[in-house]
Amino acid sequence: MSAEKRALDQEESILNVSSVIVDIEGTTTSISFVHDTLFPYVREHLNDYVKSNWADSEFQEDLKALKEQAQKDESDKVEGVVAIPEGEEDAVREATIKNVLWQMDNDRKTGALKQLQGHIWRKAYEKGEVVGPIYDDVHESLKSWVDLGKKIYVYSSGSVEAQKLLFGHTKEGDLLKLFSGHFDTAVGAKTEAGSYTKILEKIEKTGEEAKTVLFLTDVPKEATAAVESGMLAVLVSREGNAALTDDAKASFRVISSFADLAFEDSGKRKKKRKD
Ligand SMILES: CSCCC(=O)C(=O)COP(=O)(O)O
Ligand SMILES: [Mg+2]
Repeated sequence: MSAEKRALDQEESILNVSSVIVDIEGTTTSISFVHDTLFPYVREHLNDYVKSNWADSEFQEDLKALKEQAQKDESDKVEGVVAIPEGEEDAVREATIKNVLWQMDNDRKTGALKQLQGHIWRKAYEKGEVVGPIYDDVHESLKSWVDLGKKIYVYSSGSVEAQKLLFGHTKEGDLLKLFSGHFDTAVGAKTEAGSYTKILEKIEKTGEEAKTVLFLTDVPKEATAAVESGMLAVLVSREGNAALTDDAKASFRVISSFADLAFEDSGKRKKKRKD
């Protein structure tokens, strides 16, 4: 098939999607917000948070997950891993903080880290210290896609709780009603096809229907994994994102705004099929 024909087929398929899954960092929201606001907030409040919440059952769950992750990292011989050994409370606390900072230095996407980060951000959003910034085109586009009968989902390395905090506290208000569901790394890493297969199962779009699901991301490896699962994928190129290679540009459609996407009305399409 010629590249031109493939591009036309892809356009036709995109027009008729039933569901759109959006990534956050680099897609709906700038990388700089995550790295220059959210992550520094965690670094700044980590010590106090761990001390004041040590006895809470929520923190104890987070600690359990961090310990399990540290044990796995040790057995996988991850370079530089900071262990969290059992021992006196003060020593465990210190090791936990060091482990979290080490994970953040390496921008790790482990469920344990993301869960804790989400819990630390909760107060910041609730107090209005942090507002979830989304690109100007995002809110209007999401609304118009919902009006066209599309279901919108989020798939981010950020925990489901952190996703809900962000979209529940944007400068345009609470956008959560626009979403039909949220996925995080509980379904697997974003660079693995199996994670997208799990999402397809959960949203009941298996087999041929996978082709009616579109994933929007800034990361070519994630787009490749999504396509391997049977989904469609489009790359989002925002200011401040990593530059896309020629290969990535040749393999995927690239948009710089959600407004670049045009969809057919899903209601009309169903009616057309009946006629
Ligand atoms: C839910 S906002 C926090 C985002 C985050 O922690 C992160 O690692 C971003 O990952 P993404 O998969 O959205 O690129
Ligand atoms: Mg991203």
